[in-house]
Amino acid sequence: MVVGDVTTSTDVLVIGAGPGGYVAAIRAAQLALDVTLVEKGEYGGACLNRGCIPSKALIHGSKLASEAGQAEELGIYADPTVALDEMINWKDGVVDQLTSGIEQLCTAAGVNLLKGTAEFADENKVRIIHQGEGQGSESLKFENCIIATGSRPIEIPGFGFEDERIVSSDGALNFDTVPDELVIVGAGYIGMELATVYSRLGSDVSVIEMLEQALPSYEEDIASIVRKRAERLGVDFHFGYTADSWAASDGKAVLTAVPADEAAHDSDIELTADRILVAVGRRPVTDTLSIDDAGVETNAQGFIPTDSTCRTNKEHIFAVGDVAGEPMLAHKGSKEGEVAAEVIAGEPAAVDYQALPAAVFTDPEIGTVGLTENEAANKGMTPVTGEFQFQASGRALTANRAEGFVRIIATKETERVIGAQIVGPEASELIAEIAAMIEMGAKLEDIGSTVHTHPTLSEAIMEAAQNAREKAIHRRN
Ligand SMILES: Cc1cc2nc3c(=O)[nH]c(=O)nc-3n(C[C@H](O)[C@H](O)[C@H](O)COP(=O)(O)OP(=O)(O)OC[C@H]3O[C@@H](n4cnc5c(N)ncnc54)[C@H](O)[C@@H]3O)c2cc1C
Ligand SMILES: NC(=O)c1ccc[n+]([C@@H]2O[C@H](COP(=O)([O-])OP(=O)(O)OC[C@H]3O[C@@H](n4cnc5c(N)ncnc54)[C@H](O)[C@@H]3O)[C@@H](O)[C@H]2O)c1
Repeated sequence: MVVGDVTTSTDVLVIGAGPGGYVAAIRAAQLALDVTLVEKGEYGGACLNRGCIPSKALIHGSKLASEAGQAEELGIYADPTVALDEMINWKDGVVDQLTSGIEQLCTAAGVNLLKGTAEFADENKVRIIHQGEGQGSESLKFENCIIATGSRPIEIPGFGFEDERIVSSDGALNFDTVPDELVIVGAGYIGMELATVYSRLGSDVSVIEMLEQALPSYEEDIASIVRKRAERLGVDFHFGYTADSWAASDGKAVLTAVPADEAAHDSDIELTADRILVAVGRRPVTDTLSIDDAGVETNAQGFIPTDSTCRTNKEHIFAVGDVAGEPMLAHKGSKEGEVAAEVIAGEPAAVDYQALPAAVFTDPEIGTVGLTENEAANKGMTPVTGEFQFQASGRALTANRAEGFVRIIATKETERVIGAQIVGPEASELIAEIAAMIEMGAKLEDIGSTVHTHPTLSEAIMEAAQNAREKAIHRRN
C-alpha cells in the first residue's frame, strides 16, 4: 500500500532491480500481489549496465572491426579505424534503451518502484535510505521479501580500483582509448571475453591465470580451442601465475606475478601495462544489508543458501540471482526470480537446474548445458557420446569459421539426452535447442530424426545426435 509518496507496507518487497529482482517483481505483480521494488542504482543491475549487454555490444563492435581487417582471403581489403569513444557511445545507447524499458515494464505491471538503499531493521521491516543530501530514510514493512542484491567484483589486495590504471570489468567497459598494453588478471569468463574485445581492437593483451588453463571451469578440449584462437589474435598467456603487486613507472603500471605453484614455475614475471583489468571473480552483495538483523544466514563466502524454491532459512525471505550462489548468470537469476514470486503466490514452483545453459561469448563461442561425459560417469550413469566437427559443416565453412565441435551426451540405456557442449560459431544460440530437448526429456532419436534446415550450423546438432547412435551420414571415423 502506498500512502502519498511514503510506502508503509507491502506484500512482497524485492531488493535489487537486476535480472533476478525485476523479473521477480513483475511475476509477483502478474500474480496480483502488492509488490515494491527498491533499487539503489540503475534498473537492470549489473547485467544491463555493467555486464552482459555492454560486454556483448563491445564484442560485436570489435568483431566487425577485426573481421573487416582480416578478410583478404575473401578478396576484401580494408583497414578499419576504430573510434572507441563512438563505439562506447553506441553501447551506452543500447544500455539506455534496455534499462528504460525495464522501468516501463515494471510500472506497466503495477510494481511500486522506490529509489534507495534497503537495509534490514528486523525480519519484517527494512529502512530505505534515499540518496542525496537531506533525502532521509523511511521504513517499510513486508510480508515476504526477495533479496536480489547481486554481486560486485573481487579486489585483490594491493590492486585497489582507486588508481585509474587498475580496473574491474566496470572500468574496462568504459575505456577512453584502446590501451596499447592491457594486462588481464584471470582467464575466466570476463578475462577471456574482454581479452577477445581488446585484442581485436589492437591492444597487446597479456593474461595471467593462476590455474594451468584458460576457462578452467570448462573441459580442456573446449577451452583450448578458444585459447588457441586468442593466441592467434595476439593474446599472450601466462598460466600458473598469480598477480602479486604492481608499481607505477613512467605513467604505466608494472605488474609482478609470482608462480602459483613453485614446483611448476621457478621465477617471477613482470609485465608492463597502460591498464590492468582484475577479473578474478565476483562476491555477493550481502555485507551492506544488515542481513543479520533479519536473521538470514549466509555461508563463508557471503552467499545466501536457499532451497529449490529459493527460500532462505527464513520461511518468508527468499534469495535469487548472484547473491544466492553460483552459477552467476543472468538467466539463472531470472528463473529463480520467477520461481520465488510463484512460491510466494502459493503456486507449486521449484527451480530445476538440469537444463540451465551457459555461454561464453569468446571467439569462437562456447555453449554448454547439462552434464559432461565425466560428470555423468561420476553420477554412476553410463554415458554415450556423439560429436560433430564444424570442419564438416557447409555453413561453418561458408562463414569461414569452421573450428570447434558439437558434443551430445545421453544415457546409454535410455538414450535420454543429458548434456551437450558446443564450441564454435554461434554456440551461444545453438545450445538453446539442446536445452529445450533436455527440458522436454528428449532422446537422441528426437534430435537425430528432426529434419534441420540446410545449410545451417544447427545441422551439426542433428549429426552429433545421429553419431551417438552410430547413424551419422557425414562422419569420418
Ligand atoms: C562483464 C560481465 C559480463 C557478464 N556477461 C554475462 C552474460 O553474457 N550472460 C550472463 O548470463 N551473465 C553475465 N554476467 C553475469 C550477470 O551480469 C549476473 O549474473 C546478473 O547481473 C545477476 O543478476 P542479479 O539480479 O542477481 O544481480 P545484479 O544484476 O547485480 O543486480 C543487483 C541489483 O541490486 C541493487 N542493490 C544491491 N544492494 C542493494 C540495496 N541494499 N538496496 C537496493 N538495491 C540494491 C544493485 O544496485 C543492482 O542493481 C556478466 C557479468 C559481468 C560483470
Ligand atoms: N558469458 C557469461 O555468462 C559471463 C560473462 C562474464 C561474467 N560472467 C559471470 O561473472 C562471474 C565473474 O567473472 P570472472 O571472470 O571475474 O570470474 P571467473 O570465476 O569466471 O574467473 C576468474 C578466474 O580468475 C582466476 N584467478 C583467481 N584469482 C587469481 C589471481 N590472484 N591471479 C590470477 N588468476 C586468478 C581463476 O582461476 C579463474 O580462472 C563469472 O563467474 C560468471 O558467472 C558470465
